[in-house]
Formats: sequence, C-alpha cells, structure tokens
Amino acid sequence: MAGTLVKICGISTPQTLAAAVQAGASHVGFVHFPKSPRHLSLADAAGLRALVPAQVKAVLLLVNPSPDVLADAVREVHPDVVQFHGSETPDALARFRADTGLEAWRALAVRDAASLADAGTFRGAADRVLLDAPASALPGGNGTRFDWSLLSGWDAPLAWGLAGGLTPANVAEAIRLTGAPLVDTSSGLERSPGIKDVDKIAAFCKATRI
Ligand SMILES: O=C(O)c1ccccc1N[C@@H]1O[C@H](COP(=O)(O)O)[C@@H](O)[C@H]1O
Repeated sequence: MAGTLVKICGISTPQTLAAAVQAGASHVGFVHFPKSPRHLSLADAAGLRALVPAQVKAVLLLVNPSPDVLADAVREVHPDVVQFHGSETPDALARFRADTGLEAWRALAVRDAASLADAGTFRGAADRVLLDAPASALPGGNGTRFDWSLLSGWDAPLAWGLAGGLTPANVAEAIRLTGAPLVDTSSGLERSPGIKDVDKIAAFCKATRI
C-alpha cells in the first residue's frame, strides 16, 4: 500500500544502516538486549544512531529495562522511539512518554483474537503497538509469524505495526491482507544470525511498495 512505513530492525553496521536508508526505510532499529544475536552496547548503538539522517527515525529496542538501563539508554543513544518488547505496563509507558517526550512503542504477542483486545489497554499510553508472534527462543526476533487472518475486521484502537516473520517474499501479501500501516522486520533480512544482508534490505523495502 502506498505510504506503508518500514522499520528495519537489528541494524548493527554502518553499511547495513546505509542500505536501509538508501532503500527508503522510515525507521531503523537498534537492539539492546544481551541475549539477542543483534545486541549492541549502548556506545555502539549511539555510534550508529549518530549516522541516522533526520528523515529516518531511530528506534531503540529494549526488553523490560530497569529504570537505570532505560535512563542510560535514552541519555546515550538519543533515540526518537523506544520499542518496549517485554511485559512493560501501560502506566510505565505513559510515565516514560511524559518524562522524555519520546515515542513509546509496545510489542504485543498475538496468539488468538483475544490477544488483540490487549491493544486497547495501551491507548493513550503508547504511540504504537507492534503486533508480533508469541515469544519463543527470544521475546521477538524469532522469524515466526502469527495468523494474519486474526486481523480481519480488527478495529485498531491506536496506531499499530505488523511484525514477526516478515521477509521480502511475504511482506506484500502481509500488507495486502492486513492493511498494516507499518511493517517491521529483523531476522528475515539476515544472512546469518545478527548479520543483515544489504540485498535483502533493498528487496524488502521494494516489496512494500504495492
Ligand atoms: O531482534 C531481536 O533480537 C529481538 C530481541 C528481543 C525482542 C525483540 C527482538 N526483535 C523484534 O522482534 C520483532 C520480530 O522480529 P522478526 O522479524 O520475526 O525477526 C521485530 O519487532 C524485531 O524488532
């Protein structure tokens, strides 16, 4: 769909960052979660963040950060958006937004139709919910998708995005079926865990322009 926003997550090098920007990504994501193959220290995330041009938003992904980690991350990396990918509460997100003025996104695991009802609890607290497959080895970034047909007729209570198992081969179908205003991908663009492939980044962004 024209105007679909595209987030490329798990960027770890200047080359793959440049590829995402060149391909027209609206958002690039940096992961600060030590168990992930995409984990970056805050210093490394800050170094890459400094290379993000103004027209692209920098997203920092955290999982249930302690108050200290969250404060350090915001101070060092200066993200435009923090993507909370754990079990953070609506209250915690609302506090974060009030304290920092930054955008707060919250990942939501979609298991069944009832899961979607949780999105409403983030209205007024988060700027966007990211609908993702349920956690397996990691809380996200597992390359698995949920049943997109669950979104048929869903009346989104706030801005949202689709994540989980998106690849250059399936993203156009995902957009057609769900009408997602933003698509978010990570492991589907890798050539090995944690290493993005510049050709897959380009192919993914191209495939979103349907
Ligand atoms: O990418 C990770 O390593 C990661 C770790 C912990 C939480 C979330 C993570 N990634 C996010 O998960 C979704 C789906 O990723 P994928 O496309 O299925 O690999 C996406 O929002 C990633 O940013």
